[in-house]
Amino acid sequence: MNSIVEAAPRAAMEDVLDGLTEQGYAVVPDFLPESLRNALYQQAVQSYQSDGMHRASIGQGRDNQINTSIRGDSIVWLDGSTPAQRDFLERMDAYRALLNRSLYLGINNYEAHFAYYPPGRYYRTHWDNFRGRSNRLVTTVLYLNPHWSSDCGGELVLYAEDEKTVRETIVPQPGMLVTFMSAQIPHEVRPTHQPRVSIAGWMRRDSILSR
Ligand SMILES: O=C(O)CCC(=O)C(=O)O
Ligand SMILES: [Fe+2]
Repeated sequence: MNSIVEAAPRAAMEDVLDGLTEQGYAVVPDFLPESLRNALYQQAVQSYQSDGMHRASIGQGRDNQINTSIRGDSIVWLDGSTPAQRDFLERMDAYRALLNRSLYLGINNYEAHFAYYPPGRYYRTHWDNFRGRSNRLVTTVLYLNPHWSSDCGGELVLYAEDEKTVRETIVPQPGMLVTFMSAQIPHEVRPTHQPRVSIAGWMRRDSILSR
């Protein structure tokens, strides 16, 4: 398998583990080979254009709502129905196993959706796991656009826990993977000027009873 988990220098993986333990996040520039990134990109765009995605919502349970002024992407969950999705999910499973072995996280589930932000859309500052109240432990974001530059907008901004101090501003790059601890890093997606395509995912530790 050609991914950082198997093929890249051990040093790259150690940087990821150090980043996650010491600052709560890590960035890998070329996580996916070009051909796989492109296949996933085509599927996401095709899905959006054929109305296969739905507007993402915020909140849980009875508070669940669509609110474009907070979150403007459309999504569809990966279901492993294509070879490219299965390849991606296998790589994430190897990555999950590595995080479990090295950081003892006990992750036993991974869920991921394609996300499509049309021009002008954004996702305001939020937590993926506010005060550790959900079973999401680790967030992954994989960027699928073939080209991106700083004037395209759509940066991912990682904040300190005060939700104000900027820790890192990340310009999405083709095939780049951002990983962060879901309960440690508030973050936002700045308004995008180009259609912005990605896969956002969460590694979870579900109790045996709820699985
Ligand atoms: O697309 C990104 O860079 C982050 C997306 C995100 O924060 C989310 O879907 O919860
Ligand atoms: Fe998020």
